[in-house]
Amino acid sequence: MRAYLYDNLDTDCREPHEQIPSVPVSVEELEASGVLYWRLKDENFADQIDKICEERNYKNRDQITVSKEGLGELFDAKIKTFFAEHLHEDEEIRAILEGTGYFDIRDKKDRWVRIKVEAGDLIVLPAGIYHRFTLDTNNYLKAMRLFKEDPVWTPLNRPCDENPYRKAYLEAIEAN
Ligand SMILES: CSCCC(=O)/C(O)=C/O
Ligand SMILES: [Fe+2]
Repeated sequence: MRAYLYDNLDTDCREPHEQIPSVPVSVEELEASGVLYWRLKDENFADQIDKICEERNYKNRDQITVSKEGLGELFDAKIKTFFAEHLHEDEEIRAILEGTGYFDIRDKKDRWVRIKVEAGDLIVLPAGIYHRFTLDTNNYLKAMRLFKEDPVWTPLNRPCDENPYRKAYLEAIEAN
């Protein structure tokens, strides 16, 4: 995983969009925005996932392959939905199994922070954080999606600042 400030250029979102010079963002800075990160080791990947699931009460899981082949005729629509700035009323928890991609999150100053993920990365975006997702130019990512109860995937597009989960998120990170 690498994270850095996004350059905000209006070009292909699958390009890195890293500012020159780069402005790296640390795991601690991500945590200040409520984003959690684990690096899972190949040799005991399953055990580590199970441990995190037990500790954080994630009871269910499934898998998604974000690629033309994996999503078929839904591909274009899904890619567009994923990259529209949105929030969820539940955590977004993804363990990357194969491939690469980018999660962009809004930090405390409302700047885009780009998080490059690859196989072995587990990321948790808190409920209420504005974010988006895109593949990179490899056009392939397979992820395990973890959730506490039934999955709530509904993306609520910005602006939804009056949403109670948005307000609770802002209060929580303010207290950080
Ligand atoms: C890497 S899983 C696909 C992206 C997704 O599920 C989502 O909600 C993006 O914000
Ligand atoms: Fe999302």
